[in-house]
Formats: sequence, structure tokens, C-alpha cells
Amino acid sequence: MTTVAAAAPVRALRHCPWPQARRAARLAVRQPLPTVGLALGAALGQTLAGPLEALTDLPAFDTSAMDGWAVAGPGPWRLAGRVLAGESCGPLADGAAVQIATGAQLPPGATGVLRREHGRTDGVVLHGLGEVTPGQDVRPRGQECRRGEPLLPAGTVVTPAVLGLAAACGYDRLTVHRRPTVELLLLGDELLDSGLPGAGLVRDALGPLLPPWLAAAGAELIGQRRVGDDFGLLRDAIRHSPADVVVTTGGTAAGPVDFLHEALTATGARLLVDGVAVRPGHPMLLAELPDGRHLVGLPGNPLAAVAGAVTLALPLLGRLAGRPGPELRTEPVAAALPGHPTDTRLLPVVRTDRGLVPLAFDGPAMLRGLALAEALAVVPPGGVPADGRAETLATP
Ligand SMILES: Nc1nc2c(c(=O)[nH]1)N[C@H]1C(S)=C(S)[C@@H](COP(=O)(O)OP(=O)(O)OC[C@H]3O[C@@H](n4cnc5c(N)ncnc54)[C@H](O)[C@@H]3O)O[C@H]1N2
Ligand code: MOO
Repeated sequence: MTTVAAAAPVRALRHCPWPQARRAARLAVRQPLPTVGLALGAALGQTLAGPLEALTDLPAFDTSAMDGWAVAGPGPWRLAGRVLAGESCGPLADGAAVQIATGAQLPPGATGVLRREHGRTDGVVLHGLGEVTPGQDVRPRGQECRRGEPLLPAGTVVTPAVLGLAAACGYDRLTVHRRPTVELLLLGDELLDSGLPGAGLVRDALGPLLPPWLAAAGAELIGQRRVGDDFGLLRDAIRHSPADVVVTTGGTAAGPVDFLHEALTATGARLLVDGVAVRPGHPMLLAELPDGRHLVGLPGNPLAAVAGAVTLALPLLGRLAGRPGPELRTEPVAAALPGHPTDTRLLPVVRTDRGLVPLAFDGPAMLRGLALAEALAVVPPGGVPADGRAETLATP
């Protein structure tokens, strides 16, 4: 595997400040995963390994921007045939015109295009309702880009628009980073996969919630399963996982069946981050497994797991996938954002005309606030007053 840590700290960061934890998650990875060449369609959602440079001028030839006539010099013009998109045509003599379609190659010698609605034909003579200025309704070769020009930087996520642009300027394949593979292990005997919670059993909320978030960060989910509250089962699941990154939920704290720390010790893992000064989610952890793969331990409380995902899992996966770190935005605050006395808080918020407003139902075990949220506000210790500003993280 290629995810060997280099710049990671030798000793685990314990209860470290939130910004440091995010940095540590990226630094845990020396370099992004190797590159692969993929057919355009297969590259959707992956990350460009190098800048996308134009393989050709765009347009690749002078083109008519309108349906009408390509004309040479001032009118009236003598009509000399037509040229459709996909065809090419011989040179146009001064005083001549050819009927032309939008997107068709402009004949050499043409000085402009007269739109269909601005011209009138009289036998083989074309009269313009106004003048055709030089270059009128022509998209000149290289108007959008020149061959070799960088269009997008390395690290760009391949969206449908990127696929279209790559095709337009001549690409058949794209070079992207291999996706980091993830196995999601959901810990807890109390979890139900269907039906109503009750009698001590709760529905697994993280099995449905986390995979799309991990995928949006560039990961390929290769497995998702429940692991019962059993030390040996957990140790073996971690030891034998084929994934670049194992993501666990639950078992991070000190309960009677919270075996994650012991299982990591038994597998010879090295803790890089062991607790973060953030609420919710402070028991989150990041470890390096003996073969250089990584494990992110998310707390079991659902909003705490989300906090762990944005703090540790997404930065780590982004780095493996070759993406730049997720940006924090700074935004005005419209209603005070309550803080923790010593730790960062991640609060579900909505955006209003006046700024960010916190949502109710933001407890660690709740998802009701998050389900309405437009972002997570990063609230420093002590909170942010109503006229202040706060950083926000996008919720995937
Ligand atoms: N003595 C202490 N107890 C706890 C501390 C502490 O510092 N000292 N921290 C609390 C905090 S904060 C959190 S968060 C939790 C973290 O607990 P674990 O990661 O060990 O998670 P579990 O105990 O397995 O579960 C906690 C809670 O979450 C529910 N859960 C678990 N998985 C899911 C899931 N997939 N979907 C929905 N709900 C889930 C589980 O049923 C529990 O209710 O520890 C505190 N305790
Ligand atoms: O992570 Mo715990 O709140 O902080 O539930």
C-alpha cells in the first residue's frame, strides 16, 4: 500500500486543538495515491492528477456563431453555395457569400457573418439590412483557449462540466488519482438495520449517512458491515480489511464494550490523533495501521460521528485522492453561536440574509438540526457574538 505516513507526529496528539487535528489528518499521508488513466466517463468524480491542458485551440478553427451567410467584404454579395457544420469550404472571393450554419467552419477570406434574419436574397444576390463589421458573429480560432494552455489545476474534481471541457479540447482519457478505498465498520450490538427502535435498540443512522459523504470526498466504498461488540471480531476486522482507510463508528470511548483502542493496540497500530478538543465528537481518533493504511475512529453518537468525519476522515481522504483541503469560509453571524468553554464547537447552521443562525437539536446524539443545516459553523472556545463572524465548513 502507498499510504505511508511521513510528516505525522511520532507521538499521538491527545485532545489536540481542532485545527491541528484537521492538519494532522492531511499530514498523515505523504503523497496522494498513484495515478491511473481512465476513459472520460469512468473518471467522473475522480481527481485530476495534473493540470488539464488544452490539446488544441478552441475553437479549433474559425467558426460561424450564427445561421446565415459568411461574407467577404462589403455587400451586396454574390451567392456561391453553402457550408454546413462538419464541412469545410474553399476560399471566398471578395464580394462573395456562402450560406453557413452555426458551428460551420468559416471559409478562408470570409470577413464576417450576416445573420439569416438580417439578410435578403434576390436570386443569386444577397443584400444585408445593415453592415457586417469585420469579425461579426465569428468565433475565431483560439477564442476560448490556445493549445497547451492550462485550463484546470491538478486536484480539480472531475464534474460533468470537466468531462465536457476535456472532450471539447480533445481528450479521450484523463489521468486521475486512484480513489482511496474505504471499509466502513459499524460497531454496536444495539444497532438495528430496519424497523422501529425500542427496547434498548436504536436504528443505525450512520450506515445510511456516511457512505455518500465519503464518496463525495473521493473515496470508493468497498465494504460496509456491522461488527458486534467483541474485541476479537473488531481486531480481526481491522487487521484483515483490504481498504486504504478503515472507518469505524462507535467504541471510541471508555464503555465496557468500547474495544477500539485495545483492538488498535493488538493490531500494532500507531495512534496519530487520540481525541480532539471539539464538541461534539471529542473521542474521535486517527491511527496508522502497521502496513501504512489508516483507520479513522468516529464516535458512535451520530452528530459526533459527523464531526469526526469532517475533522479527520474527509481531510485524510481528500489528501489521498489528491484534492486540496476543504476550504473554510468566513461568514457574518446573525444570532450568537454558543461555544464550549475550552473546545471548538461544530454547530449546524442555516444562512439568512443577515448571516448564520444556529439550529436547534444540535445534541451529539441528534441529527434533526443537521438535516436542516446548510453548513457547520466552527465556533471557537467561548462562542461568537451576534455581530461577529464565524468560519463554516460545507456539509456534503
Ligand atoms: N465516561 C465517559 N463516557 C463517555 C464519554 C467520556 O468522555 N467519558 N464521551 C461521550 C461522548 S462525547 C461520546 S461521543 C460517546 C462516544 O462513544 P463511542 O464512540 O464509544 O460510541 P458508543 O458507546 O458505541 O455509542 C455511543 C452512542 O451512539 C449510539 N450509536 C452508535 N453507533 C450508532 C449508529 N451507527 N447509529 C446511531 N447511533 C449509534 C449508541 O447507541 C450510543 O447511544 O461516548 C460518551 N461517553
Ligand atoms: O462526541 Mo460526544 O458529544 O462529544 O457525544
